[in-house]
This record gives sequence, C-alpha cells and structure tokens, in this order.
Amino acid sequence: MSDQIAGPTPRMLILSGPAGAGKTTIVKKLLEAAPVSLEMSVSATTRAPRPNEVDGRDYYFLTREEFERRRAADEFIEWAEVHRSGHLYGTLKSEIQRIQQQKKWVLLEIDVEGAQNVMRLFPAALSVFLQTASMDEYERRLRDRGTETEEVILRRLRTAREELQYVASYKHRVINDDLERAVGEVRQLLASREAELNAG
Ligand SMILES: Nc1nc2c(ncn2[C@@H]2O[C@H](COP(=O)(O)OP(=O)(O)O)[C@@H](O)[C@H]2O)c(=O)[nH]1
Ligand SMILES: Nc1ncnc2c1ncn2[C@@H]1O[C@H](COP(=O)(O)OP(=O)(O)O)[C@@H](O)[C@H]1O
Repeated sequence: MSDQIAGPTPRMLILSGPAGAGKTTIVKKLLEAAPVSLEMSVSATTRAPRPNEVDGRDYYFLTREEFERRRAADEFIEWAEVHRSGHLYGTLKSEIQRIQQQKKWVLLEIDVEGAQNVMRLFPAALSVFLQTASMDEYERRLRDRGTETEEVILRRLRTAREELQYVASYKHRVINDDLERAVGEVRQLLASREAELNAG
C-alpha cells in the first residue's frame, strides 16, 4: 500500500478527535507557528464544500465517481467513510510525497479509523487525540458553530462516544479546554520528537 512512498517518514503528525474538538482551529495555529516546518496533507472528500472552504486548500472536493476511480487506482494511503455520513474521506499518496519531498513534517487531520491504518503504515508517526473537557462542552461547541442540522449533530455525538474508545491507540492525548495551552502542548510534542529524531 505504501510502496510508492519512499522511506516511510517518522516526521508525521496524526491529529484526530471528535467533530467540534477543535482540530481545525489547532491546525490553523500550528500552521501559523510551530517548532518544526510542517505542512498539512490536503485530503480528498465526497462531501460538499462549506461556504468558506476552498477546493485544493481545505480539501480536494471530488464526486463519488472520481473518488472511487482514484481509490481503484490505488491513489490513497487510507480512506474511510466518516460519521456514517455516507461521505468518503481519504489521504492521497501524492500529498504525502509532495510534503516529504520538501523535507517537512506531514500533518494529517483524519478520523480514528483512517488513523489506525496510517499508524500501521507509519508506526513511528506522532499521534495525538484531541478531546474537549466533557461531552456537554463538546455538544455546546458543536451547536454554537451552527453549521450542522440537528440530525447531523445527534449522529456526531453518537460517533464521538464511539471514537473515545480509540483514545488508547494514540501516543498522546491533549485536552482542548484552553486553546493556547492545548496548542502549546502539541508544539511541545513536535519539538521533543524532532529533538529525539535528530539525536538518534
Ligand atoms: N480517514 C480520513 N478521515 C479524514 C480525512 N480528512 C478528514 N477526515 C476526517 O473527517 C471528519 C469530518 O471532517 P469535516 O467534514 O471537515 O468536518 P469537521 O470535523 O466538522 O471539521 C473529521 O473527523 C476529519 O478528521 C482523511 O483524509 N481520511
Ligand atoms: N479551546 C477552545 N475553547 C473554546 N472554543 C473552542 C476551543 N477550541 C475550538 N473552539 C471552537 O469550537 C468550535 C469547533 O472547533 P473546530 O476547530 O471547528 O473543531 P473540529 O475541526 O475538531 O471539528 C469552533 O467554533 C471553535 O472556534
């Protein structure tokens, strides 16, 4: 599966967590400032873009046919159907290659299922599960964001409860109650891992 990717990089950060946990917010802050040079792998998805999203920057927005064609052509290192939404999400090999060629850290913001597959392929990757302080807080944020219907919110809450069972498979867990502290923790993890890799 990873055959086309030269030398599986240990410089990879996998970030997962329930919808509304703050992944997008934290990724944005990391891309603004981090102790290592890192770049986001832009995923492909069959879901529709939100009003502020740009094709090729936030996601590659594909039709289901195009996604399936690329999947059949073995263009993904992993893919998953997320949130029982019926929508497919996947990490393109070409993205990993593009970032590796620049000798940067690869940042993957992917769901728990996809993350399990990537961890198998790249066991040396740094993995972080992002959590909110409580399920109540999580629900409040999801509602405050105001981008989803009630049905979607309820489905995501169910998914979030299931996802919590995967926490143990991540190397680190960061609680995003205070945003600056949470971002600081992730930056610290990156710095420590980079120092470790440079030493060894
Ligand atoms: N497996 C996998 N999951 C992805 C990928 N890209 C995004 N996701 C996950 O898809 C889920 C939904 O993302 P999105 O539609 O942007 O909604 P959001 O979580 O509310 O921002 C999140 O859990 C992401 O981590 C990918 O390439 N592969
Ligand atoms: N530490 C925090 N405290 C309060 N609100 C936060 C915090 N982190 C993120 N948020 C807010 O929570 C909402 C969901 O965050 P978002 O980054 O979109 O989550 P995700 O990408 O995990 O779905 C957004 O409105 C965001 O501004």
